Amino acid sequence: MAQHRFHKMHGLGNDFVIFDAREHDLSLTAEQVRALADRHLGIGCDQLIVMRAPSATGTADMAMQIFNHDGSEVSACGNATRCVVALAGHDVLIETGAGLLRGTLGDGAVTIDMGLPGLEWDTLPLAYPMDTAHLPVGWEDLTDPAAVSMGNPHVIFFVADGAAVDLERLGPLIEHDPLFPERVNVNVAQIADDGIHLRVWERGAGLTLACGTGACATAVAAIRRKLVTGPVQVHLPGGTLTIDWQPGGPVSMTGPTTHVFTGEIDI
Ligand SMILES: N[C@@H](CCC[C@H](N)C(=O)O)C(=O)O
Repeated sequence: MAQHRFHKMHGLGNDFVIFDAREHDLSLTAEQVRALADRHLGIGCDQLIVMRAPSATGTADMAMQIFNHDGSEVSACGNATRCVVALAGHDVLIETGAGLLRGTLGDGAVTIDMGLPGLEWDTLPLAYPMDTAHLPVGWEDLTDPAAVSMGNPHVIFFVADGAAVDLERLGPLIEHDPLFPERVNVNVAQIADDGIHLRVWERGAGLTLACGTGACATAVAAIRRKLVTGPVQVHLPGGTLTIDWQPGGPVSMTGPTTHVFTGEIDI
């Protein structure tokens, strides 16, 4: 066992435990991640992040490994990527499972070039081919979803009243539907005069106060359906992100980060 320093941070209430393992080794089992992420018995977080040295052959400044609350390792986390850029304290090119992401430090906010969205059924992936702009499926009142990959899979439902959706019950049902062989993040969006109001049931984490990739995927789906134009404000329970996307181009996400505290823990 050794003592490791960590940062507790959040992006709009989507909270993270972040270890900086760029200069020493830290490998974590799924069981260790679950124990650290536990809100009663551990530090508590939606996602656990390990900052790592970049691959020797690449051009990135650092690499980032992402684990969900349930211990599963995933490729993308928009809010945590902003937090890692804020921690670095300067613009960085980050190697992630979703590709190279460029982070730019602004005045009180961080912008991430989130890359191209995946709009083909096999990039999500879905279990079989279908039109990702309008999936011909539904779960009770949630029908006609869109699907978008931001390096991680998202399904998006446009509804008249987002607050009325029982996401705590329907989220896990949809997350584990066989249509999504790698499970899925479930987004419920309401279009309003001031942008998009969004609630997210995250794969491997449950209801969160915000989801950066969910905001990006939802903005892409809404722009594809011509419900809004970019840039668009996406309002989540924890705050607001600005998302920009022009069809054919990369998605840009801008929002705040908060450093809560640093600590040390024996692992
Ligand atoms: N909170 C994140 C997304 C984290 C990963 C997600 N739960 C997944 O399993 O794909 C964000 O801000 O994007």
